[in-house]
Amino acid sequence: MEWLTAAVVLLVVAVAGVLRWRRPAWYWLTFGVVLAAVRVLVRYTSVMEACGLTVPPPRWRLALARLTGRPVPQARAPRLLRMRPTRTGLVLRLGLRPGQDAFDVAASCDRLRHSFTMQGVTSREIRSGVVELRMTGYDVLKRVQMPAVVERFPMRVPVALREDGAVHFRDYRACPHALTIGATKSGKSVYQRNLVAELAALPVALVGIDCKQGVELYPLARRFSALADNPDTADDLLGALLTHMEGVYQLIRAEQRITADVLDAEIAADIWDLPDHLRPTPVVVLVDEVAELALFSNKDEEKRRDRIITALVRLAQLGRAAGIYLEICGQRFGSELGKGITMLRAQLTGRTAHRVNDETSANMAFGDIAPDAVLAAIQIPTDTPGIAVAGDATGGWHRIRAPHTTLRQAVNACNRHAHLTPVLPGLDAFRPSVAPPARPPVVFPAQPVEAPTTA
Ligand SMILES: Nc1ncnc2c1ncn2[C@@H]1O[C@H](COP(=O)(O)OP(=O)(O)OP(=O)(O)O)[C@@H](O)[C@H]1O
Repeated sequence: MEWLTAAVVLLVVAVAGVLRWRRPAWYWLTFGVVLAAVRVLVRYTSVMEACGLTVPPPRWRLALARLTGRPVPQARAPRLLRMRPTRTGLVLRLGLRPGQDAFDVAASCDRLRHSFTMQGVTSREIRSGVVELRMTGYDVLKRVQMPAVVERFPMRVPVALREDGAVHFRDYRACPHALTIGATKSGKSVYQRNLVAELAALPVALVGIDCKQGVELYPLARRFSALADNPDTADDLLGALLTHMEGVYQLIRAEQRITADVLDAEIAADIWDLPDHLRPTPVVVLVDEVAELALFSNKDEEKRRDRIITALVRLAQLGRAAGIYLEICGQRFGSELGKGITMLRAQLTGRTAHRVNDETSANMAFGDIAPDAVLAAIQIPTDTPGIAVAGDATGGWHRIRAPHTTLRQAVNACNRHAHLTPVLPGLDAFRPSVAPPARPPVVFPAQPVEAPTTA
């Protein structure tokens, strides 16, 4: 009886897939991958020809065919070097024929997508003459499911899924500072929450500046070594971080001790070159709503603003070697925020733009590094919060979406790893108190007060 039930379920799933009613992840993992692999193998040559990805046969083969009176050889498609099924689709390695280039394949991705009836196809050059095609069988960004096992390295955390099914990492050693922008309700806080939840398990110090009175970061306070919830505290905190940075530089300097017999590779240039027992804890500084730090309404606030922006610029310029990494988040981050902002932006190599309301905002993230990503950022629909375009200084970019981590899940992750929270000597004064704050006085009565009855 169980066999009959199982057979009926499998039949329904197979029919549903073939008729394309719905293609969720489980369908893909059961049948889709086999069907797609067969489809790609069967149609490969004809699709490549239809998409203009073939080259004429070499002259010696034409001459040989003429001499022996055999039929003229066909045009040749790129060699299919390897096909690998993945959790979300297929990965193909193509060996290019003489005369083809990676741009030809990239330009044909949309045609290949339709021809192989896949959800998405992207290409990238692996090395000279070899191109990788990543195909996804269903919309992986619709409901993000991160792989259960992700390769982890120090200071590299998985934060989102890319539209080609690969994991998007935030790698602090490769890209020390980053900027995340997006309109209100576009998914910035959820992205940042994911980042904190992932960083919580690493031996790093988290420092937060959240000028929304701390509503985003204070619930995660147990894993933070220092927190500021207003511009005045942020000013002092950044000053303390600069002092910490100078201390780390002194330590690196003291450890260099260059003599003629020290090999080049052994001379410490940043904290990662120091021996484990001496290496200071790396610090990730998360700034939420950065514009709040840059706005002012009187002379005193203007002086404070200048101090804050100067400190951020100095941390962005010098922090990497001292193991201080910036993660700046805001709705807009352009020259209208005043002196020093574009200088700071230039130091933020990693760029992520969630949905933005205008082209100018997208330009703030990508105008100077990947102009075609600007168009992708303004095309993000309003009904899919969390979808973002992530790029870096190499000009490459991807559409990504972070998993929907709730505040409760992030709080649990931070509480679970609270014992890893390091104490940074100079920043002890900013360590958040984990006792709940006193309830503020109620300003507006929740219930309308009834008017006194008069005689
Ligand atoms: N990756 C995601 N997947 C699914 N839903 C998401 C995702 N990111 C955000 N959302 C939804 O969008 C809502 C708004 O997200 P979020 O609070 O992160 O926006 P925000 O850009 O920080 O807004 P604001 O600037 O107003 O604080 C969330 O409550 C959540 O329901």
